[in-house]
Amino acid sequence: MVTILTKENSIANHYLVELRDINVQQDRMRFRNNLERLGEIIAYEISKTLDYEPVKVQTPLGEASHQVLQEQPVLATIIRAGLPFHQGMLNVFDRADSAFFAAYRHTKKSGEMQVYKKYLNTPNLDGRILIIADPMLATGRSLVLCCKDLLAEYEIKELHIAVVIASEEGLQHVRAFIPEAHIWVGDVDNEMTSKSYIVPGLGDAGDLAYGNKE
Ligand SMILES: O=c1cc[nH]c(=O)[nH]1
Repeated sequence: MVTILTKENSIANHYLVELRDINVQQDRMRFRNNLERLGEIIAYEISKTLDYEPVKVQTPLGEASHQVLQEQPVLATIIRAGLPFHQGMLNVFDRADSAFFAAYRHTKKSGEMQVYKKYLNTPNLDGRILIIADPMLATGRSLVLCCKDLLAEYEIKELHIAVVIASEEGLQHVRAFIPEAHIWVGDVDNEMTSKSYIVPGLGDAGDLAYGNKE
């Protein structure tokens, strides 16, 4: 299942426009903040689909009944660009455990793009709800690689993938290889460059958030 945020009018569109805007995105703090705000919005949307249980809470004047989350999800992200997006989700699911991956892309002289995994740090995911926050879904290959490994190793109860901008190709790749995931995406763009940057996209999210790499 895929949910596209910008299919409906909401304040999320403003944050997305600012992320894409070549002038506004030079303000690194605002760029990170907009990623964080979209993380909060998508986490809130996901929260509406989770299971709840009744509780009673004592106020100074009586007792109130509410429904609260049965369990906190695990929030995973791929560094670097995923960090502010992940922080937004953590602001919403404020008792969640976290998992971190590192992967990098290398384009060979032949033009072929290779994905390498470097690092994984995760709690036990057996029986857990997992939300993976990956702001830019380009080819989808690094995401599928990470998800496949986790799905092979753990009995994950429910998988959500949160994305700010996806390429149409990347979205189809993830849907084909991880059909069980519910994908939440800010917007979907049609094209990619030969180096797998999304067009129009927003540029390199990691560099915009944290500075150019070597
Ligand atoms: O367009 C893209 C694709 C992957 N990662 C980015 O930061 N931007």
